[in-house]
Amino acid sequence: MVVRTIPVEDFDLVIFGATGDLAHRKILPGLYRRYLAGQMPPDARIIGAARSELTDDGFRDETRKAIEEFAPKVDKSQLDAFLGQLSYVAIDAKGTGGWEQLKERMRDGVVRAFYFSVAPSLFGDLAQRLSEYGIADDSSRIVVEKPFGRDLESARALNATLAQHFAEKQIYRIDHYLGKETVQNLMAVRFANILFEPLWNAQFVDHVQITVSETVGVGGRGSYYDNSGAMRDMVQNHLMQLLCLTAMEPPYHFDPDAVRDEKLKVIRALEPVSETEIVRGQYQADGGDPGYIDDAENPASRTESYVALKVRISNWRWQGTPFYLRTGKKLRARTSEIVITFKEPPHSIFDESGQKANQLVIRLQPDEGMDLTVMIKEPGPGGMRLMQVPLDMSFADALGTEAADMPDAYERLIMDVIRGNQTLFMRGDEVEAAWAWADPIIKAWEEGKARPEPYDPGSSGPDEALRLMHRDNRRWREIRA
Ligand SMILES: NC(=O)C1=CN([C@@H]2O[C@H](COP(=O)(O)OP(=O)(O)OC[C@H]3O[C@@H](n4cnc5c(N)ncnc54)[C@H](OP(=O)(O)O)[C@@H]3O)[C@@H](O)[C@H]2O)C=CC1
Ligand SMILES: O=C1O[C@H](COP(=O)(O)O)[C@@H](O)[C@H](O)[C@H]1O
Repeated sequence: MVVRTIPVEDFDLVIFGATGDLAHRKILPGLYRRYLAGQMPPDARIIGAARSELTDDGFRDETRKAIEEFAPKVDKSQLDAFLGQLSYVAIDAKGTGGWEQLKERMRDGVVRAFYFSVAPSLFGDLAQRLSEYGIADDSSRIVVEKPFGRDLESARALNATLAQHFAEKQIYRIDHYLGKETVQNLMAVRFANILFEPLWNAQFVDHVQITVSETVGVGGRGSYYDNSGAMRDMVQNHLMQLLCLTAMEPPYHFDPDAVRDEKLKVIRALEPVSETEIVRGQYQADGGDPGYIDDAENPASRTESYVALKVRISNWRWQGTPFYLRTGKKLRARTSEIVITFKEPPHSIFDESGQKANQLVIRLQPDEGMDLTVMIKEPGPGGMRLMQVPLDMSFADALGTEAADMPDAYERLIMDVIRGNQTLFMRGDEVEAAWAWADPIIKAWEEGKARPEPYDPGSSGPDEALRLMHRDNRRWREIRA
């Protein structure tokens, strides 16, 4: 199946931090892929900005190298044509030089978008200068990278700073998990099928597991990560968004505020998490492989590279159905999935039943797809014995497409910015509510003396996390390579 693309309207996109890691690995290769897909109008302009003194050609050369390294397929003539749409202005977010030059480059009558791919400490400076120099107008959009604050107080302050210059409808707070194909599919599965929604509640769901497991460590990003940890880096944002989309009520329409209103209600309904229902872990050195404290270059670090917790949602739909969340680095496999474990039938009519609960596994990555386990009769004349089989669907197989041809999260989200669609971006109140829930957990750790539980690289995390489930007579789904 050919992935359909709907061209967006003409735009000028300024990428602040255009020489940085994120721009090189995701933003610029993503835009190139949209160009190849025919989604970028021929006159659209991409203007790189950073402090480095580069000419337009110098920036194009850097971008060419980045695309050759990070885009899966490169066509030389198409790449040349794409690079022709790029230019560069040297600007210091905290300085005065370059802003007038940028203003002159911007066209009237096209969408103006500004991607803040710089350190969060510069977001306020950029917003202020864009408005002071009259570069952004009422219809311009700003794209704000994560982390959006490091606690409720800083998130509120950042929201307030941005609000001095931009209206909420102009602010696109990125959570790239929302741009992942299967994360959006979660909404399609829930709200476009009659099968699941009647069962999607505490009466029929025993518990939900949300796992985001990574094989990478924090090497190279140690200084950022050590001031963050898994709770701030992953749970407060990505896992929280997955939780919201799994647990929310059907929005009245697939419309930005309708969806975000429902997500916000979920976050507000989260109960405080008891200290006994959270496990923090830190990976250890293994043979020649560095441990977390080596990667973070902080031998005294008590920052968690793993977290598992039991979350309760205090509302009618989910009363009594826990959500177990876990995420960590240097684990056995890279896998992200949501597992809905249903309750067993109330009565078994089979003597040798072997009954197991149905599970719906929504695989976010890799091999995006869905797997529903169902009970059938074991084949043969041996009586009515049951066995569990998977109804397994890989989206790539079902759609007859290659996973590599699907738009990456960043490219989809940037196109949504140009289209002016905020559905897959976080609203300011949502981010603040998520921090209000996470803050007490983080504060208790930071005030306490406990060290995170050690775990071996390549394992599925600390043993304590297994016990978190065993105590409830449940078990995590195995993290499979
Ligand atoms: N890299 C990643 O995988 C991810 C990054 N992010 C977020 O994206 C943002 C960018 O991260 P990343 O690309 O890794 O960072 P880098 O440090 O690699 O790049 C920073 C960019 O900002 C520019 N810059 C620095 N200071 C200024 C300044 N005063 N004025 C203008 N430009 C400046 C740098 O260029 P120069 O020195 O020439 O000015 C460079 O282009 C951060 O908010 C980060 O948290 C979020 C998720 C993942
Ligand atoms: O935002 C982040 O996400 C990545 C994981 O993203 P994925 O798309 O590769 O699953 C994580 O490694 C990083 O620490 C975090 O900042």
